[in-house]
Order: sequence, then structure tokens, then C-alpha cells
Amino acid sequence: MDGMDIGSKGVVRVVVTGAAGQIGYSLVPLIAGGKMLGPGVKVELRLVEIPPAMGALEGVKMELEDCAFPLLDKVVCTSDAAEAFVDVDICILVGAFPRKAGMERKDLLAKNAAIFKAQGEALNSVASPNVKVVVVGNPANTNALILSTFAPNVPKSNITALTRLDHNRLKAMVALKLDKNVTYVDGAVIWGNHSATQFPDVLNCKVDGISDPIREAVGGEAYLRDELIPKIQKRGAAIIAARGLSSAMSAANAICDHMNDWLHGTGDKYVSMAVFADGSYGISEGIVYSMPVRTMKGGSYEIVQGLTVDAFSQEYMKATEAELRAEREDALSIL
Ligand SMILES: NC(=O)C1=CN([C@@H]2O[C@H](COP(=O)(O)OP(=O)(O)OC[C@H]3O[C@@H](n4cnc5c(N)ncnc54)[C@H](O)[C@@H]3O)[C@@H](O)[C@H]2O)C=CC1
Ligand SMILES: O=C([O-])CC(=O)C(=O)O
Repeated sequence: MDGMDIGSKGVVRVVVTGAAGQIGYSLVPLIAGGKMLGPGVKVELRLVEIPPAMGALEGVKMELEDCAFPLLDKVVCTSDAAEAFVDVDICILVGAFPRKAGMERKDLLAKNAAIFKAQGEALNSVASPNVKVVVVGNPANTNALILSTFAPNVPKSNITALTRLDHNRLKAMVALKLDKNVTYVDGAVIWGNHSATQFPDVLNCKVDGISDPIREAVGGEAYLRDELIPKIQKRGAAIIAARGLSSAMSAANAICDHMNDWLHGTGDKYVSMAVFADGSYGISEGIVYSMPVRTMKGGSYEIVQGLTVDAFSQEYMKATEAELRAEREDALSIL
């Protein structure tokens, strides 16, 4: 992937689609406040909405101005994605039709495939090939796949989907279970889809010196299978049940973590990012699959090799792969 020296950019241009929505409202102050790009980096925010939400978006813009953020260079509001994508550095694609109670994933896919096809075409015609994209709108992995299909000028490695929220959820839940601060939990992985088939994996975790046997320390296979894994897989639904709305604050926080690590590097650690599968860990090409990823300062990354994957892991990893391949087939049949 082509690098990006964030420090050398005068102003970094960041697009957020769906910016008047719930996640958008939590996200834009974090970006303008410096959490995503890092201290001292100026930002131009390009906020994209559908025409009926442009009034609400103007309100978001007014509030951003009223925050008097020192790093906020400019705010542009538009309902034209192609206008927003010209020379953009970072593209955060949140805008999508959200899942409603009782909706199947396939219904959601049908609603959103058209959005990501159109945005892929727009990116392809006007964006720099160096643009870094994270797809947040669900079904995020397959939306990223659709986007890339229609944006062949953007290298596949520059198109990712968000599983950092799941990663953070897993890290936090392990910390809670072992009564440790989250900073002591390292090496968690989310494999596969940002959906209820994802595999939240602790086998390669190290928690404040406890690394072996970590599954037993966390509660043993039965606890993982019956409690921890389903809890992470269904956390999004639990938030919807509790709030009547899906996760927004934690999603915005995770988007900043994803981009900050991508731009600034994870050092010798790794994080979970949904990226194009390349055969690593037996997951063959053609889908966007969450993997352990090590990022390098400047914006390149690699899938971390050599993590332990046993029969327990394989069963889950194959199930979530099968779901992604089925989503891909559904998407291809819709488009
Ligand atoms: N990957 C992840 O970890 C997570 C993903 N999500 C997903 O993020 C998406 C957004 O969630 P919320 O902000 O809660 O939803 P929301 O409904 O509050 O906001 C979505 C916004 O997108 C806008 N929008 C719709 N189509 C658009 C288009 N073609 N171009 C630009 N804007 C468009 C809508 O007008 C709305 O303001 C949903 O798909 C949700 O399922 C939510 C939480 C976590
Ligand atoms: O479950 C949903 O629809 C929202 C979401 O993606 C999450 O909170 O992880």
C-alpha cells in the first residue's frame, strides 16, 4: 500500500458519510478534536448525507464551529459523494440503512449494496489511489467488498471494514473477567465477519503475564463456547435491546482506534481489521475477513502470520468464512 506521512500533510482531508446519524454525531467531534489523526494534525471534514438529512447536517456543522476546535481547518457539507471524494485522504463510510428489529442480513444487504456500489464508482472516478477507506455501515465486510469491486483504481489493501469495535469489546470483557485493567490485555483477535458468526479468539492473548494456558485462565472451553463468544457475537444486539439504538459512542471510538493505528503503526502489537483475505490461515481470496493485522507508521500493514489456530478455532473460523462467502453470493446476485 502506498504510504501516507500524516505529519507532512498540511491539512488531512477526511470524509464521513452518514455524518448526521448517530455514529456521525459521536465521531466528528473526536476527529476534529485530534483523537483520530493524532495531536497537531489539522483536518478538513467533508460530511456527506442524503438530501433529507442535509438540514440536520447543517446543525452538526454549526455545533462543530461552536466547539472552536483548534485543529479543525474547514467543514464542508454535501449530498454528493463524488464531490466529497476528490483528493480525499481518509474515507469513513458510515452512511447506510441501519438494521431494524426483525431484519435479516439479506434484507440489509439488499438495501445497502446499491449505496456501496454507487460510492465505489464515485471513489473510482475521483479519488486518489492512496485514499484509506474504512467501511462501517453494515453488513460492513461485504459492503467493503462491493465498494472495492466498483473501485478497481483503489488498491484492495486501502479498503478495510471495521471490526475494531468487536476487538475492543473482547479485550474489555477479558479484562473484566480477569479483574485487570484493559492495558494488560494484548493479542486478542476477531476473525471473520462483523456479525454474529465472528470468532472472538483469546488463544493468542497475553494478560499481564498469564499467557499459557490462556483459555483456562479466561474460563475454559465451555465458558468460551457458552458465554464469552456468544456475548461478543451478540453485543451489538444487546446494545440495541438496551438503548433502542445501536452502538454509536463505542463505534465512533473504535473508528478512531482503527484509523489511528493504521496511520501511526501498532509497533510489535497487532489489532483486528477486516481486510481482503489472501490465503493466510486457510482463508482464500474473494472476501473481506477480519484478521490480526500489524500496521506500520506511514500507512502500510500486514496480516500477522504464525498465530496459534487449533481445532476449536478452525470450527469458528470456517463458519464465519462460510457466512461471508454466502453474503458475497447474495451481493453478486443483487448487483
Ligand atoms: N462495523 C461496526 O462495528 C458498526 C456498524 N454499525 C453500522 O453503522 C451504520 C450507521 O449506524 P448509525 O449511525 O447508528 O445509523 P443512523 O441511521 O443513525 O445514521 C446513518 C446515517 O446515514 C445516512 N445515510 C444513509 N444513506 C446514505 C448515503 N447513501 N450516503 C450518505 N449518508 C447516508 C442517513 O441519512 C443517516 O443519517 C449502520 O449500518 C450500522 O449498522 C453500527 C455500529 C457498529
Ligand atoms: O449490531 C448492529 O446492528 C450494530 C453493530 O454493528 C454493532 O453494534 O456491532
